[in-house]
Amino acid sequence: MPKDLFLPHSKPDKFCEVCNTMSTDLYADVILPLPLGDQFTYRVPPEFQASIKVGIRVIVQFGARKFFSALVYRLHTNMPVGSFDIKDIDAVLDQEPIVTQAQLILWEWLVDYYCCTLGEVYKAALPSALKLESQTKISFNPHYDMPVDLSGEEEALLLMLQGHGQANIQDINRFIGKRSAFSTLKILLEKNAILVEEKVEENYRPKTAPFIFLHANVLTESAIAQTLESLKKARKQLTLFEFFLSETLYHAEPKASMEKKELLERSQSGEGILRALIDKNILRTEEIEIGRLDFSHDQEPVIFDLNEAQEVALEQIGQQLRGLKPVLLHGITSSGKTEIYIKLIEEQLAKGNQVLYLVPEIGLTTQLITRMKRAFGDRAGIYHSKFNDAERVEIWFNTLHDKEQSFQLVLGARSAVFLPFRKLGLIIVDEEHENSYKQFDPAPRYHARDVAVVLGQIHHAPVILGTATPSFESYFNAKTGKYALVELTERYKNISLPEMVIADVREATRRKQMKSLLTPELFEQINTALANDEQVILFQNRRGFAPYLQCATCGWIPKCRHCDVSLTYHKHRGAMICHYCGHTESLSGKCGECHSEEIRTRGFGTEKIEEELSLLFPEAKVARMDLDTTRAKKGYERLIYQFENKQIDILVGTQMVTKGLDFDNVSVVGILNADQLLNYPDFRSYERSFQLITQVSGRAGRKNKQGRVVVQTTQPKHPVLHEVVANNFTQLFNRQMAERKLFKYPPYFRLVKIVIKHKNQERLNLAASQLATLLRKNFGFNILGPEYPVISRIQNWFQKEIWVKLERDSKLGQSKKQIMGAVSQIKSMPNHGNLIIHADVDPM
Ligand SMILES: Nc1ncnc2c1ncn2[C@@H]1O[C@H](COP(=O)(O)OP(=O)(O)OP(=O)(O)O)[C@@H](O)[C@H]1O
Ligand SMILES: [Zn+2]
Repeated sequence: MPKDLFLPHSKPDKFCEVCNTMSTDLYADVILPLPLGDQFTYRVPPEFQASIKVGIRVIVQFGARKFFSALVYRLHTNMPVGSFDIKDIDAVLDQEPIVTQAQLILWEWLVDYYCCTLGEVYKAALPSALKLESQTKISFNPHYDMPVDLSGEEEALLLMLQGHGQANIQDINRFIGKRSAFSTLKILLEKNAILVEEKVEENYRPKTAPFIFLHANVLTESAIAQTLESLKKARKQLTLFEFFLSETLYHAEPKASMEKKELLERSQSGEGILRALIDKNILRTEEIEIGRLDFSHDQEPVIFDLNEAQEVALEQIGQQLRGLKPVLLHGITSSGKTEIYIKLIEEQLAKGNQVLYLVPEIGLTTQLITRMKRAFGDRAGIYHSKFNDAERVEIWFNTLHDKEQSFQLVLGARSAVFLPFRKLGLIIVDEEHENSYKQFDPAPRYHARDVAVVLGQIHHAPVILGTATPSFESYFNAKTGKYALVELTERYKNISLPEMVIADVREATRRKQMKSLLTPELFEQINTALANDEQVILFQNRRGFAPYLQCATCGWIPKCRHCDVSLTYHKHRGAMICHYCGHTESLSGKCGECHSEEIRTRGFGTEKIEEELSLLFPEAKVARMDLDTTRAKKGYERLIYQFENKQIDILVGTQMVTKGLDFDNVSVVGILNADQLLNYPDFRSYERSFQLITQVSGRAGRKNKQGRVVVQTTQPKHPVLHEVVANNFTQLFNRQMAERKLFKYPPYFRLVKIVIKHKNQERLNLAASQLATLLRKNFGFNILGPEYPVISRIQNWFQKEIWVKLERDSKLGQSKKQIMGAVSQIKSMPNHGNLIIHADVDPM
């Protein structure tokens, strides 16, 4: 916690009671958007001393020629030691802080907990448009109409950008001269005349839209009457004018204007007719600012009444939240958790508070967004990295300032925890068990659920973690009293959970009953569903056609040139693709070793299932949902739409089909290969298998009648499968907890994974064992490794891992210091120049 964040002596030239001196110099410790160190000190030149504040951005030079927008973290008068060449701040970018004190407190927590630097957090937290760097690419916004009142410099810069397409800050400095370049850029950014880094999205909507108003000549009743009279001969103009009046002045809720587009569409008039009315000074047009994320305003908000079980849960949540402990809402699939969240949000918005609603992957929450828009209209904003950066900046400031028109509810993926909330009243973490809450790369390697809990503490805002399949960490916290637990054990409308069958693939193969990839059980269920006009979801966690190819003569398997994995065969694209680096090879049809032509596919992915199903059920419409079919813009939305509207009978997909989907007509769900989940080498694989199978099963039978699920496996007696069938989460939990305790795994112990990478395998081996030896001095038997992970080489980098198990009650901060100390000791050894080492706290 930064104690002297807002210093007593922020004004120099005064006697300072703290250090008993007359201070003349003011210094700023700033955070640079770099993974280096934590803070860097610059001198604040006199002209900026009055305006500088903690939380604003300044431009500083770093290194010989690089400029960055740094964030002021602390102001003081202590001349740094050995600072004869300390540099001046070059420019001040903001008048008011753009980062709040609460945010800085959160950032510091991240630095401590996740072993990262403030620079890394700064980089992750701010939208890129707020972080001008020397390398940042700046371009002209093609949607910007250049007005006449630009300053000479602004205009010159825009013309230059228009001509060059793109420039970086150095080019611009050279063009204008250092000091003024940044202020000019800032003005142009505010005017939305330039774009930073990201390319404009195709569906970029301009911030303004033309609106139609009555002309000043026609503002009285008599003028309107005269105008109507005068238009008698111009029928179409008259119709348009009458329509306009009925929608604005004479509307039940009178308005002054109407959006041009809406007016033309709804009155079914052409541009020419409107133009005529404008030329006659009857109507006029004006550009009006509209929100970029404008939601359908014309719909009535829809908020359902809760049923009895939901009411009880809501009541319990309310009671528990008063204790300010995070609440784990464990409600089975389709129990209506979302409707409970809506009630809680409604209550906060009525109080004028902000609500943060975290979802694992915003791209996969089309249905949820629609529901939130229906309930909260334009009070809901969406924050995610695929958005055009200008929109992200807009939400940033919208969250920071108390504006009249603001998004009180922010729906966002993990990076939304970094928004500058003013009045946070509630945080919801939906599907809290999801792995995608964890950021893998780059640092900070944070878990958004855990950050959300800390964010809640900082703001004294209650936190709800909701799921049908709790993570063992959260359930453990609930069982040990760190979290409160609320349970919801019946489905909305009281439909039973789907009936589950385990189908033995080995037995069916032996009896020659397999229909391609389907056991007779699954085949029958699909047949029945199709006959009843019901829909089917099939889950296989592998995309592509076949996970690998193999030569039937010599056993050769094509592998990636840069990674230690086999190439996945994508039949559709006629290529073999590495899923780790994207390396693509065309299919030669011959063995790379013995040149035999007997190349066989092994295993199966979604592409193959799709193909086989079309042969087995020629009448059915089959579609596939995986990374390959949803990469295109709106690809995911289109599939959801088609499935919702019954244009698809069978949907085959990867994990994407397991996540929170809510369809009325799905009666059958099939899991094609449960073995692949159960056999994955990870201490969490049973926990994950339970989550995935339960979640995807939960898509069946949500609205009308009980659904059916078929789980295909070669291990029909596997205890986890029986726990899934019985929906016996606690049994699995208890069994696994005993093991985790015995083998010192989370949640009993904390894990820190240290990843060491080098392009040279021998160097890697040496460095890794040196590091392990060093760590063993402090942690003894609680060090595992170094070992190669499942994939030992990615993009030509060999990698090894060392795992540190830390006791829960041990001094976490101290242990981490020891770990990071050992890491830097190894890094600084001779010959270890090209070594990459990073630490991942609570790896997933
Ligand atoms: N009180 C209610 N009134 C009307 N419809 C409701 C109500 N509660 C739930 N529903 C509907 O039932 C369906 C399931 O609810 P919801 O999606 O909230 O469940 P969930 O618990 O979030 O499920 P999952 O964990 O599987 O995503 C939805 O279509 C929802 O609109
Ligand atoms: Zn590769």
